[in-house]
Amino acid sequence: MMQFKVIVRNFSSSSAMQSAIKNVTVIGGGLMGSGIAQVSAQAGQNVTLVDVSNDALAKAKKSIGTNLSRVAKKMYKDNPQEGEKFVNDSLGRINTATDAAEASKSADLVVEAIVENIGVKHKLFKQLDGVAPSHTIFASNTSSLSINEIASVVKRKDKFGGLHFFNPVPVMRLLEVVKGSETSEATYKTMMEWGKSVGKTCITCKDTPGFVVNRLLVPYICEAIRLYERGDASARDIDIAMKLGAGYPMGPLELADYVGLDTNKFILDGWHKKFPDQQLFKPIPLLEKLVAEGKLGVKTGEGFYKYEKK
Ligand SMILES: CCCCCCCCCCCCCC(=O)CC(=O)SCCNC(=O)CCNC(=O)[C@H](O)C(C)(C)COP(=O)(O)OP(=O)(O)OC[C@H]1O[C@@H](n2cnc3c(N)ncnc32)[C@H](O)[C@@H]1OP(=O)(O)O
Ligand SMILES: NC(=O)C1=CN([C@@H]2O[C@H](COP(=O)(O)OP(=O)(O)OC[C@H]3O[C@@H](n4cnc5c(N)ncnc54)[C@H](O)[C@@H]3O)[C@@H](O)[C@H]2O)C=CC1
Repeated sequence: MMQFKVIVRNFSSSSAMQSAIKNVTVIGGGLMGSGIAQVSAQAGQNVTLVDVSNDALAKAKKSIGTNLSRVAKKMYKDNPQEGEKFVNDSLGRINTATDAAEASKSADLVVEAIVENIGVKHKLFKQLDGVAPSHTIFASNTSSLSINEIASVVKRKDKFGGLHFFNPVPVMRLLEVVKGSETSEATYKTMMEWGKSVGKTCITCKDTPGFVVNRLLVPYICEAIRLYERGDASARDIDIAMKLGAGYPMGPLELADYVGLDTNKFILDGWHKKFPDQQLFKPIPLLEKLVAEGKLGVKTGEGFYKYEKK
């Protein structure tokens, strides 16, 4: 029988692979941005986390603190004092700000993790391009948009690429490093090195819709929702089927709730607009209904399932 082993990697700054990137600005302190800020700080980098309000930033810092403690519990299980130091040191490397332009002035790397909307991303990068130092690399954590399209509004197209993390960022080991058509080799190399420095296994992908993982995951989740919508099986049974029958850690509907149904909808709408003849990307009435009702999944306490607030 095949044996599985849980691998706990050491992220402390002394053991982390060195990277040319010392100062990272992460824009968007939601589900993904807070995780990206966390793994960067764990790796010893100086992080500025930006969001639109101090409330959002306070929420992000609280969740980073909780998740750092989960990591420390595993990494320092025999030395809780060191664990506490790791948490405090990592938190101490994260500053917060509400002015993205100001926060990008000292960045070697800007990672954008704001809402999945091309107009909003364009507005942000256009503004940052005018103020960030010329050496600063810009990266988007987009799930489904084209890196070339996002980069179209900046002059530094050679210093723009995709850094696509997975949720939950501190746990998921993969980073997709996406080369746009004008991303330079030097930028690509720095992004790969930086990815390794924050503890991820990096794969390279061209700027193709969904990159590798979401190209496969989106049709899978869409089909699961349609199966449920048709009444062919209950949500619970669909999820159990894929966990026990295919060995996935989460079922597709649990995963859709975990990712956020609003993000799912942004992705589906965007791909439907781009590929109107593709049946797989046709709007799903049940998804439209849940999002319209504000049932966005885990983050709002209800999606396909109900969640208790912790
Ligand atoms: C809906 C309409 C269709 C439209 C299109 C659909 C599109 C959808 C496509 C995706 C959209 C965008 C997403 C994207 O771009 C890419 C993604 O991120 S896809 C998501 C990838 N992630 C997964 O697949 C997650 C799969 N799940 C898991 O791996 C596990 O279930 C999980 C680790 C999340 C939780 O594990 P579980 O055993 O269930 O629970 P525990 O709570 O016990 O956790 C286990 C272990 O891990 C530690 N841990 C968990 N979370 C964190 C954290 N945030 N930080 C630190 N540590 C964490 C926890 O402490 C446990 O540690 P132990 O020591 O083992 O106790
Ligand atoms: N949710 C997921 O599982 C994954 C999402 N992504 C991508 O990551 C990005 C972020 O997604 P999530 O973290 O899930 O979203 P989220 O909704 O949890 O967080 C987005 C954050 O960005 C902030 N924001 C919005 N506009 C801003 C601006 N102009 N300046 C500063 N902050 C701003 C919001 O206030 C919010 O806190 C999206 O592009 C998404 O496609 C990528 C991988 C996985």
